Amino acid sequence: MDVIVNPTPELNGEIGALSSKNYTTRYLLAAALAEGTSTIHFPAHSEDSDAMRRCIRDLGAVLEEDDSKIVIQGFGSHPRDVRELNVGNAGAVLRFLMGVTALCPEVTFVNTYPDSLGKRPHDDLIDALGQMGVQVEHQQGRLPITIKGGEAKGGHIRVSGSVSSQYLSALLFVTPLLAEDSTIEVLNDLKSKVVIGQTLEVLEQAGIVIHASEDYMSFQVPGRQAYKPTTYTVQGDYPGSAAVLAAAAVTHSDVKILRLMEQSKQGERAIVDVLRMMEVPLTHENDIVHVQGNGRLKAIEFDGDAATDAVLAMVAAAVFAEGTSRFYNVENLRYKECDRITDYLNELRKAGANVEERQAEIIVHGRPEGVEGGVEINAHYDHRVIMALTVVGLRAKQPLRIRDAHHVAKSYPQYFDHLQALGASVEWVKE
Ligand SMILES: O=C(O)C1=C[C@@H](OP(=O)(O)O)[C@@H](O)[C@H](O)C1
Ligand SMILES: C=C(OP(=O)(O)O)C(=O)O
Repeated sequence: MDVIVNPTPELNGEIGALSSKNYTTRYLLAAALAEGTSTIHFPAHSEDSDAMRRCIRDLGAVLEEDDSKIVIQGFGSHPRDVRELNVGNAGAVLRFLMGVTALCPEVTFVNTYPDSLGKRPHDDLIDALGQMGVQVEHQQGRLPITIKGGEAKGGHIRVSGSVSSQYLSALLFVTPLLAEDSTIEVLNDLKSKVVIGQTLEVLEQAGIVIHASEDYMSFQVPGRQAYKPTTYTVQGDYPGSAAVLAAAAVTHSDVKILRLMEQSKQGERAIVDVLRMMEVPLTHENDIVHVQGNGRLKAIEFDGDAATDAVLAMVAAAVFAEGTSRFYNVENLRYKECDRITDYLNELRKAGANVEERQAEIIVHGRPEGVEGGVEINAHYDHRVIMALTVVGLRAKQPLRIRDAHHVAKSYPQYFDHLQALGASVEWVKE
């Protein structure tokens, strides 16, 4: 399905933020790894969170869900002996479960998105699992991947963090369940470091003890631990909300998003500070972000690694700013659902934006006068490209047609409904 985004000068109204994808995947996993009954209030519903639901069920968890909560009977440290798992296009779900299936005799992760997740690298995690005595069959570090675990051992494990933090999160989830204590040493750099804070927060809520160095480059993990069944509440999602906030920032708007915690550990809450730095009128009080956009924005410089999943939305806002913006330290955007530097900038250029790329940087020469639009956009299977190009389309002179916009459902199925509720002129069309 495609979406036509028509120029929309004004947005007004209020919406409740979608529930956090990163917390939902983590809580589902922590509940599955507990023996006993856990409850998760307000879990996210999206392709990625559904992939985690499906896989933990396949691994032996029992799930019962109503409109506001999910109740999970976990399998503890004894997942069912399953042959195959399908994570869809969900990178974090795949990596976390590659760790957990070190407890299973033999599981194959199938390749259902050859042009997206199928192209993403997992070598650093495969290498770490090898150090734990887990045999891994793979296609040059890519899917399909077979994990032959069952005999996984703790000890001294080294993992590179220079491509993704998800490899380290995967090890942090599984090592507490091993018979041996572990020391995890992070090699090279650790990208998306803030996300590790979310993993540690969830593990602590599940009663797991981990001693982390202040810089998150080394961890002591006692073995023989048990996840405790407990009750979790999922907070609002900043990465998805960032796109709606960017849309409000580039239009004349009076938009409120509810349920966005000021004290959240989500790095993408930086969207609020970034829009403030761009001189967009807004307030953030009582978990409500209130944007009163006047269409005027100022260029900024920003270390994008602090807010990985909001960078595309920030760049979309910068397309209309006065001056040149620079988003640096963003090389790992190249290893996401698509190459979020080259592929994304190609689509922005088609729409009329003036952008440049470096290996680890996005540079935006702002066009406050607007961009031309009137073209077809390739979604590259990437929900964040779809959301960001929609922001650009709202302020383009001619409509944008975003092909295969249904991939927005990877994280935010109700994105276009939310925009419509705020008055955006967006419509679904069949190909
Ligand atoms: O751990 C997680 O849930 C995630 C970590 C980040 O990935 P990287 O660590 O690969 O940057 C982020 O981009 C992704 O959407 C979710
Ligand atoms: C990169 C993302 O997700 P994942 O790595 O889990 O596929 C994302 O949600 O933007």
